[in-house]
Amino acid sequence: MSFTSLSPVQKNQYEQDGYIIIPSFLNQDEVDLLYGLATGDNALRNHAFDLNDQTGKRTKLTLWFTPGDDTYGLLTRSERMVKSVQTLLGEGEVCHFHSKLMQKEPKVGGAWEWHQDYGYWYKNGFLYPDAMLSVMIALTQANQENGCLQVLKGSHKMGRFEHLFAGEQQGADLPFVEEALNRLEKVYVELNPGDALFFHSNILHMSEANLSDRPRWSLISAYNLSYNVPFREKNTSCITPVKVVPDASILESDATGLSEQTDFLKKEQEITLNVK
Ligand SMILES: O=C(O)CCC(=O)C(=O)O
Ligand SMILES: [Fe+2]
Repeated sequence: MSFTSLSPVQKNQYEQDGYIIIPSFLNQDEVDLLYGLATGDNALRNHAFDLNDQTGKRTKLTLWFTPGDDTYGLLTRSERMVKSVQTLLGEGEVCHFHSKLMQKEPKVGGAWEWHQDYGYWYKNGFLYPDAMLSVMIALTQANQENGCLQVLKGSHKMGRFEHLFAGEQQGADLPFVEEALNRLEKVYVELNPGDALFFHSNILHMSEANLSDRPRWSLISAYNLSYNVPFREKNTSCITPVKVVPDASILESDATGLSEQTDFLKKEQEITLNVK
């Protein structure tokens, strides 16, 4: 049975644990279409950049803000996606902050230190962490061998930790992370292609390098409610309500790549690399 909507039990689970996994959020045809574009689309390839972890291993990613009429844009604007985000964030207008195609290559794909996404977004000048979440969709199998995401269950209730540079990333203040690790359960988020993980902006998460010989690719889309107006972020996608499209439009788009006019992020524009 394909996914339709989140239940009140699932919403409650998100509030308790800070995350929820939805198996088969996308069907196989949708995954095939998206993964084909991820590896074949010129715009996605041309606008990719590398971020180094502390050991110099690199993760390739492509980040864009405004969702268009391409296949990825339609996915991030789909009724299934926006309704799920609405259920979890509650009242307000759902806006798409940005999406990132995470390309964690075999042997070279770098690690991500323990962090909260709001550790970054605070620096963009957002004031309401409860109005923000991320959705990770697996495009390939993600498991312990190829560096799947790890989350610290319930850590969103601890509030925002201080974040400091770790390589070109932001890492949460280590003594606090260690204390949190002693108190909470660490969960390896193993996903099949098409599974989705919805997670709160303050949940602590990390991933290890991909030392396997299989890629670990995923899409991470961040959403925000329009009242949460940031005072540093200049791109307005995060305060522009999403124009919702029917779920069927993803397959109907028949592998449409991103437009070269898309507002892709250039690495030198990344606020967390510039703001102290
Ligand atoms: O893809 C991963 O392993 C983690 C990425 C992440 O947490 C992020 O980009 O904020
Ligand atoms: Fe993150």
